[in-house]
Amino acid sequence: MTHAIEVRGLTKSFQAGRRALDNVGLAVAPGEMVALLGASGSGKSTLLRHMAGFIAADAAGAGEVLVNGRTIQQGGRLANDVRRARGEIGFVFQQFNLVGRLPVITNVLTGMLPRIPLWRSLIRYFRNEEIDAGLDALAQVGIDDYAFRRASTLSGGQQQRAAIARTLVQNARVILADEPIASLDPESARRVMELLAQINRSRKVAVVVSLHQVDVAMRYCTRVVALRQGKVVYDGPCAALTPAMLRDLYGTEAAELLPDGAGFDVPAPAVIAGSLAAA
Ligand SMILES: Nc1ncnc2c1ncn2[C@@H]1O[C@H](COP(=O)(O)OP(=O)(O)OP(=O)(O)O)[C@@H](O)[C@H]1O
Repeated sequence: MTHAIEVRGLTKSFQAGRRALDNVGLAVAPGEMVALLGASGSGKSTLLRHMAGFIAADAAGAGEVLVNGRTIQQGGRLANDVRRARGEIGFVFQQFNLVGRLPVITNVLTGMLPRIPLWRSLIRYFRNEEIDAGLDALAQVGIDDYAFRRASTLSGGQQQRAAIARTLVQNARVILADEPIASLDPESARRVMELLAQINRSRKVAVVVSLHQVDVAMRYCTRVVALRQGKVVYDGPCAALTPAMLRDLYGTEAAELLPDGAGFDVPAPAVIAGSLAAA
């Protein structure tokens, strides 16, 4: 089986003697939804940015990243065709990464840029059927009424849904989401997580989502990869994680991951049914 994502022996030191990632390895199957859990500074963003081919690992570590069987980086160098490979990877940022002065629809259609001729991408010229596909993606995330408004006028939750619509237009086979709910109120956070879960189930898109809170991971994901100081300290089913195990793995940092610093109830799984817009 070709994995959606394969990471082998990835090590990254931004400063000599301090490893942000330390020999990290993991494999994500197509259609899996994995939570990347860890306290602040544990290496979650750094790992996602390596998976997306935004940055290269240490050459000495000889690590590699493959997405859908295609090499993204190897031995500290990004692949020559990394731009093309990135076209298959949707990246959802904590701060949405939309161009605020442009209409929402234009932001969404940028997901198509890797697929359209260069001259059209330079002047952002989209054909009618492409605009229709963008409107359809916005309808799927429930914000098509806002298509022609400036992105900056939308709420944070709406902007994050527009960013997710951009990954739909992109036809991404893999979505990497870097703390996508960290800047949102609880209701917007719930909608964004349910959208990601629905896209994962209905389109069989592999999703890796970094989170601070274990209860959110348990609600939406089946598997957790937990990082501490750049190392994978747990990789297994969410259901097997207990507060005691987290305290064991993280020591005092566990308080950052547990809802009230004491324990957590296993929440009911999210209802994954109906259209995406119903999320
Ligand atoms: N560009 C950079 N230059 C120097 N150090 C960096 C850089 N990016 C990350 N680091 C360091 O790497 C380590 C891991 O950071 P990273 O942002 O990946 O953690 P994180 O788990 O995503 O944290 P948070 O939950 O706070 O976002 C930290 O010690 C951080 O200071």
